[in-house]
Amino acid sequence: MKHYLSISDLKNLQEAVKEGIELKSDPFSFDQLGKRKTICLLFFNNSLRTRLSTQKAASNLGLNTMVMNFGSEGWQLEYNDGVVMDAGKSEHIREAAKVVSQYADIVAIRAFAGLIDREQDEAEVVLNGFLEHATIPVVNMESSVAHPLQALADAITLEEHKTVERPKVVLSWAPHPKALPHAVANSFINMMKLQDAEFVITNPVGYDLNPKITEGCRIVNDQEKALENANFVYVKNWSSYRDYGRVLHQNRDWMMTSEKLGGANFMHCLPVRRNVVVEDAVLDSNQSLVIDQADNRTWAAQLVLKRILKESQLELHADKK
Ligand SMILES: NCCC[C@H](NC(=O)CCC(=O)O)C(=O)O
Ligand SMILES: NC(=O)OP(=O)(O)O
Repeated sequence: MKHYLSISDLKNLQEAVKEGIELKSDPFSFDQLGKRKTICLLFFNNSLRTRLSTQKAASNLGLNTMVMNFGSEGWQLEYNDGVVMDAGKSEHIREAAKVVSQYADIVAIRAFAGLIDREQDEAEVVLNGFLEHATIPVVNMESSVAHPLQALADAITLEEHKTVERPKVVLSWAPHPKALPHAVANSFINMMKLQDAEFVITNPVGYDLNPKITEGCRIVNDQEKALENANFVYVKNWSSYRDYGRVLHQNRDWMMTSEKLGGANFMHCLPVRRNVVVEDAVLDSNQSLVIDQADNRTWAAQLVLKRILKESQLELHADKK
C-alpha cells in the first residue's frame, strides 16, 4: 500500500481485519520494520485517540514520531497556485510538503471539513495538497470526507463482537449542539458496503448523507423501526449535507437510550457528549463497545503503517536492482 486515504486502499477488508487482530495479539512482531524511519503527524484539528493510537502504533513498529499541531503552531498555508501571497497566508503547500518529506518517511494528516463550502471540502484541499507535493506516503487521519482509520478499527471491533454470521448493523444519527462533519459516517458506510451484514441507516428528514456514498443503502427515517432486531447500533451526529453544514434542529428524541438499544451493542467513534448523543446508562453498560473501538485504533493504524513500510521496502529493493 502506497498511501492510506480511504478504506478502499485496503483492497481486501476481511484480510486487513485478520491482520489487525494478529497484530493485536503480537504487537511487537514487526518492531524492526520502522527502524531509523520517521512518521510526521500533522494535526490541523484536535485529537485524543488518533494522535495517541497512531503514535503508539508507530512506536510498536520501531518508527520515530514527530507530532505538530499545525493548525495552531504552523504557518498558515496557501493551497492555490499563482496567488499573490500578500494577505494572511505565510507559506505555500508546495514548499511545506517538500520540506516535511525531507524530515519524515511517512506523513499523516488530520484536516476536518470546514462545513461552509461543500465543493471546497469535497476537493480535500489539505490532504490532496500534501498528496500532490509531498514525496512520501500520506495517511489520512480524518479529512473533510473520510476517516478510514476509524472505519478499519470499527471493522475489527465488529468482527471481534459479532455472534451471528450476518449481523444487523444500524447507523443512527444523533443530536448534537455543534455542526459536525460527515467523515466518520461516510467511512463507516463505505466499510459496511464491504461487509456481509444487514445494514440500515436511520436519520431524520433533511439529514441524508451524500447520495453518492449512501447509494444502494437502506435509509429509514423512523428510528424505532430501523433499530428493530439490531445487533450493533453505531451512533453519530452529522450536520445536514443538503443544507450544507447546517444544524437543522436538535431532535433530542433521537438520543440513544437503553430502551431503544434493546439487546444490541452500542458503538461510537468518540469523543461523545453524554446525555445529548447517548444517555449515561448506555455508555456505562457492558453493551457499549466504545473503549474497545478506541483500543482497535492502535491496531488499525499499526496495520496501515506496517503495509506502507513493507511497500516502501519493496520499492527500495526494486531501486537497487
Ligand atoms: N474523530 C472523531 C470525531 C471528530 C469530530 N467530532 C467532533 O468534532 C466533536 C466535537 C464536540 O463534541 O465538541 C467529528 O464528528 O468528525
Ligand atoms: N475517534 C477519533 O478519531 O478520536 P479523536 O478525534 O480524539 O482522534
